[in-house]
Amino acid sequence: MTNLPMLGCTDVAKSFHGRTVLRHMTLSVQPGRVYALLGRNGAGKSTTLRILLGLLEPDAGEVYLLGRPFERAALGDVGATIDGPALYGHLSATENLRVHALLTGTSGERVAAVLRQVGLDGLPHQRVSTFSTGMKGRLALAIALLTDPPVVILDEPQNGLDPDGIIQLRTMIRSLAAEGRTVLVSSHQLAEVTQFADDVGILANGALVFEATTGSLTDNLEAVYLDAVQRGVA
Ligand SMILES: Nc1ncnc2c1ncn2[C@@H]1O[C@H](COP(=O)(O)OP(=O)(O)OP(=O)(O)O)[C@@H](O)[C@H]1O
Repeated sequence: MTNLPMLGCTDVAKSFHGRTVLRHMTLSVQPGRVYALLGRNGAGKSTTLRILLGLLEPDAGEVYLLGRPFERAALGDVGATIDGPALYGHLSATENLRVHALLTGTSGERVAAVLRQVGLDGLPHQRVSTFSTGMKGRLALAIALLTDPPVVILDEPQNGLDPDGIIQLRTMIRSLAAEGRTVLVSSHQLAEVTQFADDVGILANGALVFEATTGSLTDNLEAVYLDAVQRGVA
């Protein structure tokens, strides 16, 4: 039972109402690295993330977290943005984070730090119901980082962010890895992921059809992606 991935799965299968989404999904995210999971709409990226987070039960296969077979108790060490967290629209970002800090037993001192980290520190009173999509995305990220988790899972975090936000997110993801965290990001932003990811994987036809370190990519990721999804579908 050595060398199990910090975060990952082996031979995971998942069908919904008789329709197979994942066939033989195997993924391994190594400690301190940023892994970008790519794939077409409906390829099964979010399904994979939900299975890794124990939100969905796989039909077959193994799931690993913190270098061990998946256990729900280990989820306290994972911060994730998926499906959007429950946000209290009538409260400010700070108040929302204070509620989450209370619920997770996290020190209130983290609230100001994560607000700064996601660039929401200048809005002490604005109600979250008036936030734009990108601002809500930033708050979701702040909630994910609140407990200072060693493993971070982000589902399409660039969605709704303005160019400044995308650049800040890139820097933030790199700093999470520099601090030794393990990060899995699903994304459609091919050019962007080459800026922040150490590893890229492409999901098509229910399995990973391509995987490489970003540094080893000699071809343009766009060409690699188009070729991989076409091969996956064939
Ligand atoms: N709970 C569910 N019940 C039925 N079908 C589902 C369920 N969850 C996902 N699916 C289906 O599984 C497939 C994969 O969905 P998933 O959300 O994992 O794709 P994705 O790669 O994240 O797509 P996108 O890039 O559009 O977010 C889709 O066809 C979706 O309709």
